[in-house]
Amino acid sequence: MTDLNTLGLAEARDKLRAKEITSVDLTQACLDAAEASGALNAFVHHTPDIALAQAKAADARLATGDAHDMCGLPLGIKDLFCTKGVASQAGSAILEGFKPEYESTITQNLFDAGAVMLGKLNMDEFAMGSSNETSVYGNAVSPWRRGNDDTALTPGGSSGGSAAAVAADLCLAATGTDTGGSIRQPAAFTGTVGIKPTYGRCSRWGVVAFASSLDQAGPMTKSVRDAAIMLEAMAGHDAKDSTSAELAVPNFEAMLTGDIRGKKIGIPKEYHMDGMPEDIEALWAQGREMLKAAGAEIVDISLPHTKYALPAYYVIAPAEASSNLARYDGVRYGHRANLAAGDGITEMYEKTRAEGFGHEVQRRVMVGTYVLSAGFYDAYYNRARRVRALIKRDFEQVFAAGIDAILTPATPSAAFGLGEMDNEDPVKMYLNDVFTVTVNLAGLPGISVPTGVDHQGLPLGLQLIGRPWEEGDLLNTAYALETAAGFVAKPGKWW
Ligand SMILES: NC(=O)C[C@H](N)C(=O)O
Repeated sequence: MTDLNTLGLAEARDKLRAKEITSVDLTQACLDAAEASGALNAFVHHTPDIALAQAKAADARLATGDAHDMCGLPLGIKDLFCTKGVASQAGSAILEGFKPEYESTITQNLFDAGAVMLGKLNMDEFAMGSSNETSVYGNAVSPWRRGNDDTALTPGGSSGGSAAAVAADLCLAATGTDTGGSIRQPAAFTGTVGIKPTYGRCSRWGVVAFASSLDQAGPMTKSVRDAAIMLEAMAGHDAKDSTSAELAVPNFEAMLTGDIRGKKIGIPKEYHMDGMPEDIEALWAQGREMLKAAGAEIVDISLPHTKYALPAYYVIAPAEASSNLARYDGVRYGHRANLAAGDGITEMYEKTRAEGFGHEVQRRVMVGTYVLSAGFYDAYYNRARRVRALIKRDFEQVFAAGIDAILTPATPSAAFGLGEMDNEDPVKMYLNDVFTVTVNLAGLPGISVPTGVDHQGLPLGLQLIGRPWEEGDLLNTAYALETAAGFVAKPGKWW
């Protein structure tokens, strides 16, 4: 079979088990596709030797008939994950040359299951951005185009390389991370599926920290079934991350019955935004109809504190980032500035950090430091924390009232052109996260499902938000939506 790289995880797993294909052939097909995709700038480090060695080992394991679902499946890994002996730069110049001496728990879990690593994927610097344009490697490019217009579009961010690679079939699936929308927004922009699990479901150990109370990793895949399979392999308790939950990981795939009869789906009125494009409004209405036709009950709900979520996020996330990023001091990791005669340790810190961090990261460190400073702590940071508690309570109340899942748009627009956002006004970029940050602030699971295309043929996603720890139920509702939507569009190959 040719084009093995176009398979999804479930299909490839079944073919591997049936001995119709080998992991080495599957991996080689992905390596070839990745190699030929320079124009997308999705992979920033290729690891073919590791990939082929892992694929050979996987084939041997498959031959014994005792292999995990992920065994032999080639993946791309976001550059935010520490991978032992392999460059892990978090998209930043400050981590130039950094090769971790340890493996992140999530990549270790995937490798233990037999998965194959093709290489590292592009991302916004330290996961700060929504377009992949803050990356030190230059932006990743979406494989999608607006009709015949050849304007280069963003794959979204910060997991932009992951989204571009999955959408362009350079890998079967990829890891992503989501602090305020970084899995779900790029998934929506590229016609792929992205789930941010409940905070604590996946270990953060070895994932470069941005905002520790919000960061959570998850899979980015070609289907909901693939997301279920990969999430199960990534998740689980880890003694090395004190925020990781001591909960058993269910067999998520077994929960995909597609039966959502009697489920109550909430439609929050606060997510109707002024100036929302008609395409998005229409998609949301279609999503409601699809779930209703599948037997769910559609209920209007209110999440009254929604409008404060974005400002609260853009106080809390930079505050935590300013603390987390203090460790990049030129002593312990990566880049160190050349010093002039007479420079002391202060100059070393200042020069290293000025050279090593890009503009957006510097902006967030400054905002974070400001909102945590003695005179402003109460006015900004504490107020944002109180808002966060109210947002969490809004969700708790609707779930307590019997709502099973909440349906919203994933993004306020389709993918935009690279360079089209006004860099002078960061808030315009931040508005990309308006429908996704609430989920991180409340620690809930959220998934973006490709549901339709806009008037220019670009993919659009709807977001489903679930109860904490009920990813299985959420995935099943997403599966019902995916089945009803029947999204099959693919980008034409131009790269
Ligand atoms: N990391 C994320 O979830 C991305 C979000 N757009 C941010 O810039 O903070």
